[in-house]
Amino acid sequence: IVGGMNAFPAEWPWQVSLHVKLSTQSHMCGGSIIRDQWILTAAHCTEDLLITQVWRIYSGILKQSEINENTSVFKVQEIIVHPKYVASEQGYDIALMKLDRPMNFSALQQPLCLPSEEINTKYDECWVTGWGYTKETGQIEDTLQKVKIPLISNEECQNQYQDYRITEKMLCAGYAEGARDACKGDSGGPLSCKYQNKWYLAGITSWGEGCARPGQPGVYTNVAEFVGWILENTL
Ligand SMILES: O=C1CSc2cc(C(=O)N[C@@H](Cc3ccccc3)C(=O)NCCc3cc(Cl)ccc3-n3cnnn3)ccc2N1
Repeated sequence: IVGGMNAFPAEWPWQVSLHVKLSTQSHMCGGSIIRDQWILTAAHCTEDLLITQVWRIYSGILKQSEINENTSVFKVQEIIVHPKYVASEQGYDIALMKLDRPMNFSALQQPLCLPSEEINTKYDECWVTGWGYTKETGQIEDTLQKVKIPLISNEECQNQYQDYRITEKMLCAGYAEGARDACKGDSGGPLSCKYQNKWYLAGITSWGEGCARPGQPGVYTNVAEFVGWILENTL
């Protein structure tokens, strides 16, 4: 996250850290708790890593340094990637991970709401969170970062990304002057938006041209367009 600040404990209890354990283990992507046995993340996170055994999912943590052999960890039973996913910039950047066992919800770990179709225009505020870089050439942060970012219209976003096709299945968020954005290591995580005092998973951090550059907003998977797909696949 560029231009953000440290989150507080239990402030974003749906945010999880997806680790990959090969010869070493490291944070790969963010994810969001949507049900007691289901995590929503980005399809690009699982590219070339569809073997469930390499994944370790950490919930209820604020700092990466909290992770040790005693930290509760979830393994992955199943990965479901959207069948139309090819590359982030072409959309459908969404995937489900089924946990090896149901999660016990608490103040530190609990789901957020899936959006309904028309809610996208009514949000009061949106925040993007993650342990990603705080600048384009950075490193994974220890403490979860948060930054408030306004949604922008798809028309405005298309004007800023002339070499790409910004579809209705994407959502854009950013400041004209840049300076605040998601960055490497944040992908797969939530764009959480508040409406009438409830938090909704409006977007999944997907792609952008660099981090926090002026006129280059972040592009998120528009979750409202995939609620049907999510429900069909999490029965
Ligand atoms: O321990 C480490 C060392 S380095 C490291 C890099 C990444 C990474 O590049 N992630 C990519 C995505 C990715 C994930 C898995 C495999 C390959 C790529 C990302 O977050 N990408 C974020 C994409 C993005 C989204 C928005 Cl909304 C705005 C700006 C951007 N960025 C544009 N340029 N950088 N960020 C993830 C975990 C990492 N862990």
